[in-house]
Amino acid sequence: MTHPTPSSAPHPTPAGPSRTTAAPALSARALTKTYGPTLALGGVGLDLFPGEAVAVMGASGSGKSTLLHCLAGVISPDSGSVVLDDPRHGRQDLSGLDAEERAAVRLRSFGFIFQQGLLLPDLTAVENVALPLLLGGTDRSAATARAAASMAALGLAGLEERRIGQLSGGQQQRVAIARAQVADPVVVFADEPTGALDSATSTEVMAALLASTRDRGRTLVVVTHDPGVAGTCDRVLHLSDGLVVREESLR
Ligand SMILES: Nc1ncnc2c1ncn2[C@@H]1O[C@H](COP(=O)(O)OP(=O)(O)OP(=O)(O)O)[C@@H](O)[C@H]1O
Repeated sequence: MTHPTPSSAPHPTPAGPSRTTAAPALSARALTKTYGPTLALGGVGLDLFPGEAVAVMGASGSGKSTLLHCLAGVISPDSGSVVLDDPRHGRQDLSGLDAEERAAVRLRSFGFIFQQGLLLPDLTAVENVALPLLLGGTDRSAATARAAASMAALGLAGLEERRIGQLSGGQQQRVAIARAQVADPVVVFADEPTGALDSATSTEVMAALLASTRDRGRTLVVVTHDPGVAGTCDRVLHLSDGLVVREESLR
């Protein structure tokens, strides 16, 4: 007896949005956060999937940074949950962790990029990139080798020994990207990563950021005011007064 072979069986794609084939990398439910009388988050729920880039947009004060910080375990929400599914460490609700435990999760599972790269000026580029590995216990020569490979993947080969002040703004942001993904994080959070760059450099840096995260099956969350940056992502979440009021699917 023969068994028919289904001709349209689903095949998970190695990169690109995996909303239909994979479990979320990060799930938030009913997140609230107040600062005194100010409601910064009013009950946000969302799922972030492996291999997708999600932009978060909204007016100043709408809660974008607060959301990013709750998702990344920088702060604890007042209520609600943030569940991380890290293939190497399993599922974990970050909202129940204390500050030290959240710091450990951030180091092993997340990468961060800010508007100004927050690179250490007294270290060389390769030393900056190697930092998350050194803090995680990798020995110096292995960390330096991985950091150099990360830099090369971002077009920074030959600049390893430069101090941060000897690099252009775009090169500095690519060093920040290399540092954010050198430890292979599950989710990379970027807060206005191109905010300090001209538009041509911004396009270049955003392409490098997508290539080193989404295109490698990781999740990227980008807070941005720039519609051009948001337009390169797979989804855009629009925040207003601490709520996701609209979601756009771009791909
Ligand atoms: N540490 C804090 N103490 C008091 N209020 C805060 C604090 N952090 C944020 N807020 C308030 O919470 C609200 C949301 O702030 P948040 O920084 O998340 O907004 P945002 O959308 O990121 O703004 P922006 O685009 O200006 O960075 C704002 O009203 C802000 O003033």
